[in-house]
Amino acid sequence: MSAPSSENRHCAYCLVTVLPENVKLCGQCHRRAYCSDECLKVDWARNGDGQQHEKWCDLNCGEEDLDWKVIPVAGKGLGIGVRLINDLEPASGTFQDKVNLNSFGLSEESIFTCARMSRVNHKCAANAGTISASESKVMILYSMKDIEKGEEICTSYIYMDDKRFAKDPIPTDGTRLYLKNTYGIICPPDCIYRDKEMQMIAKEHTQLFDNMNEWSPTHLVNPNLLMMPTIKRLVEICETVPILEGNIVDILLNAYCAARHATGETVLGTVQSFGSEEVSSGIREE
Ligand SMILES: C[S@@+](CC[C@H](N)C(=O)[O-])C[C@H]1O[C@@H](n2cnc3c(N)ncnc32)[C@H](O)[C@@H]1O
Repeated sequence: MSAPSSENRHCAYCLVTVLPENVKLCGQCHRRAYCSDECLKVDWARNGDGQQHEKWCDLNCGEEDLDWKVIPVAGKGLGIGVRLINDLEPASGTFQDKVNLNSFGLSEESIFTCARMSRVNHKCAANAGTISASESKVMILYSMKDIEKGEEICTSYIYMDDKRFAKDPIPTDGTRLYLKNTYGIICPPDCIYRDKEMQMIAKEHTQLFDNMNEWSPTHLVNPNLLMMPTIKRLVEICETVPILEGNIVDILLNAYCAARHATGETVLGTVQSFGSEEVSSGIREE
């Protein structure tokens, strides 16, 4: 997220204030701002000191935005301003309320709050999801479909595999009440999950997914061909109902592991590395 173009910026290399009309943006990421072509050039390489923009230009990170900003401090020069926890939603809540509302569970024992991630609003038919990689202590925000320029990135605050929603995994009356009471979010009348058929499919998806999670510890030791219909049905649901892609990464990862161990010889699509596991971008039998 770059600062609005009407605002002054600070040169990413020499830190002088740059008026909006004089800003020179990096020609590749169009985010990092400079006062001159010279600063842009030096910052790109930085004599290989490890901070060179060339290294992380395409990662779209490290740029100042609403949560992270270079701010001049009277008598002290420039400082870094970060978003305070006090500034988080709910506006009139206690410190604990703010932490609860804006934190993610990283494992059973740990949670973390991230100023940028906590900016992401809820949408039942979300276009993005989050996945945690607890070994590396990072939370990843990933897109679940192509997102148009200017389209808001939203995740669903109802996690289908969250045990609290085991009986009511999609926005039905129960989860709508949860959204309203916890976040003050009113599920709109045109919410796609109000469609009964969609609710049935979503419920089936959750049940299958739950079953698969139950197998996980044992299937590695005792491969079971009975798993295959469930795996196939899950992949089918994910392929035909795009709004359920929320768990596609987890599903395909589990499906891949289950299929590989269940059949031994299952042929997979392109296999990519995913942390310590491998994940298939498409499962097919041959
Ligand atoms: C984790 S924060 C999301 C970011 C927040 N909008 C902000 O600017 O700090 C959660 C809060 O955002 C608001 N919110 C998120 N999704 C919403 C939605 N679909 N409709 C209305 N309010 C929403 C609610 O106030 C909710 O309690």
